[in-house]
Amino acid sequence: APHSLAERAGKGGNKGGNANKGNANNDKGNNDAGAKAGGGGGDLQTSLTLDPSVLAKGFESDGQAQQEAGQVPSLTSSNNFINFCATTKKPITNGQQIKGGSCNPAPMGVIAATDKMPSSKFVFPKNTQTIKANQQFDVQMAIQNIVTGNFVNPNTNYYAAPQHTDDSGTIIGHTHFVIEKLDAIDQTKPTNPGTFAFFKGVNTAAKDGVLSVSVDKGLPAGIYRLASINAAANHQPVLVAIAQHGSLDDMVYFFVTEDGQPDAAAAGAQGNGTAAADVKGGAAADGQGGAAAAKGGDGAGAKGGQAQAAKGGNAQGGKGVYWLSGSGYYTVRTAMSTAPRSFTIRVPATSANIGPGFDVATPMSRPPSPTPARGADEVPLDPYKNLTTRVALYVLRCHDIPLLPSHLSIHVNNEIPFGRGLGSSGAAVIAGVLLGSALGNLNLPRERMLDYALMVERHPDNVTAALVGGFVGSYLRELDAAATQAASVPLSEVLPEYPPDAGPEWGTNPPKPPMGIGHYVRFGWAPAIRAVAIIPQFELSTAKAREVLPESYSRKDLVFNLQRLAVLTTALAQSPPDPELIYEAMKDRVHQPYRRGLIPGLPEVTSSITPKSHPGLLGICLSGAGPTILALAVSGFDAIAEDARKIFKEKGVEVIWKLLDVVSEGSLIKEED
Ligand SMILES: Nc1ncnc2c1ncn2[C@@H]1O[C@H](COP(=O)(O)OP(=O)(O)OP(=O)(O)O)[C@@H](O)[C@H]1O
Ligand SMILES: N[C@@H](CCO)C(=O)O
Repeated sequence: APHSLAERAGKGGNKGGNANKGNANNDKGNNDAGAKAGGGGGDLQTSLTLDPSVLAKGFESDGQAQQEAGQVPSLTSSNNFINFCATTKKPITNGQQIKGGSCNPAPMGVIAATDKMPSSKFVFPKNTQTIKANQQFDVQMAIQNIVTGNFVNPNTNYYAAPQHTDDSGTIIGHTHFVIEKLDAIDQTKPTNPGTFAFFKGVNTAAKDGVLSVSVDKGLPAGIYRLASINAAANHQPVLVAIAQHGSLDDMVYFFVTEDGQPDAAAAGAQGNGTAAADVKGGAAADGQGGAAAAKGGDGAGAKGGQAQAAKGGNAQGGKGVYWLSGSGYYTVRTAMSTAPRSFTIRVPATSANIGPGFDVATPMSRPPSPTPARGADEVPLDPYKNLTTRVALYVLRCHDIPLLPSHLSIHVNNEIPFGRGLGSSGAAVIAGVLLGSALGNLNLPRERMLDYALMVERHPDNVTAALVGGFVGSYLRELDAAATQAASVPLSEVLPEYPPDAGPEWGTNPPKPPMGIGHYVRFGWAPAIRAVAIIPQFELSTAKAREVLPESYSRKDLVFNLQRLAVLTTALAQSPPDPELIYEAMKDRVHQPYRRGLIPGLPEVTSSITPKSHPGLLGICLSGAGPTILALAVSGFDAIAEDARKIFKEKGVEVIWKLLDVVSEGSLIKEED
């Protein structure tokens, strides 16, 4: 710092007179500036001569004693360039911001050591976050290795002193926040640094390592880039000891929309749009998935359940309240009392496999609620244990957000019966991913959401259909060795079990999903085809239903299924649907024969209800891992369902049934005002 220079007062006044040598481009020859510089002797702060102790001998070399291709010779000087500006014909930088440019005679000053290199990261808005237009918000940035809040008069002392540090070697300085509007998120045209939407020199010191500045009026809707300009006290960009280092600044891109919700078009471009293009042929070992989401009709059978409430556990002051009732979908409604946000997430039920497409799924939603108000007492309501909130927390923690927001209340309206083959766990997982994305303002594209879901629910069929809707085929992409390892971490590591005394730090830093784990394609679905879900009144967990499956299959059985699946995906899109084609194409030899022992009545129902005996029927199969039976039909729904009921009854199994339709939209999130 200047004062210490003065204190070290050496012997000024010797050796005035040498001007810069300059290089080929700049050498204006010697001048007499140095010669005119008188002594000042003694006081390093006032002496007009160079003290020998600060002479940088290295500046005499142009660096090309050994020529290096691509390098240009450096300017040189044997007097520290003290008169360099005299060679430039530019005005001297005098503390003002001289718009036409100037030449600065101040030395660069104290260069920060490598262990003191500044760095920063925006906390709000985060990269790709969406915020509401024309509404006040605080830009927040975590910063290290700058003694912040040191900001000299920018009109009188701009670049007017060297960079300096405190006793620990940390640069004394401040930062600036600048927000520029972009034409598009993938803009490639360089921006005009002379134009920006917001700029602020941050002259306050960081609190707990975070700097904060209010953008009082918010920003109009658009796409923006937010950058820091980390600077020394006199506004010059920070200087550090080495050339190769990470960025000393941060830069993020964010969206501003009228309602603060991710722009549908932008999300679509990153989500659905690329999905179809990404689908490649080839079946992975874990199969292809077909799934569809469906909308419930109002078939006879189950009554909607009435709401039931149960108190949830607490997560860092967050309140979890679960309501389970019956009338459609898996719906998660949140409200936060501290932040003015509430939103609803709706996820459809799904029916995997559709006969030969084992681990492939099929259509439906608005599933039945076989026992009204069922579920509140079956799932843990502690947010550390409940599947949806654990998945949300997983997503948040992968984005360095360790906790659910405080004062968060969640109401779940679950229409999907557990363990029936209607995708209840997949829906809970997708709801969790959407919840995490919304709570963290992460604006995750659909593809990325699928990655998170697939880290938790390893079969792509249910989660993909629940996320994107429609009749969907999906497969798990073959990953390279590192990604395979990352994707195969045990579920207990992704969503660790929380012991009763788990604190907020439990399960932080979870394994992040590799990019692009699942691929999918949407098939067509003839609008006349509806689904009768015949739902036995007992649960069969997917895990148990998979235990009975063999490790390997005969070629004959595999070919049997592959042939049918190839036909089925197209046959179900044709209008009018062909019962002969579809009934045969919905037969399966990969999972149903092995699961019959777990579902009394399964073989009898699937073999005795045929298009001949029940006009209107197209095909019949096990829904997911069972025990629900799915009958696709264009008419005759009551007869199909009631006859199936009789067969099940003979085996001692009670059923209810619901008439469902395929829904083309997948999961929805709606922010409420
Ligand atoms: N919100 C939730 N919180 C905790 N656990 C849940 C939640 N939703 C579902 N589950 C768990 O998932 C189980 C059901 O998952 P499972 O995979 O066995 O069947 P499914 O998803 O209903 O059917 P399928 O996968 O065959 O379509 C439930 O019994 C319950 O333990
Ligand atoms: N396809 C799975 C069910 C849901 O993923 C199975 O039949 O085991």
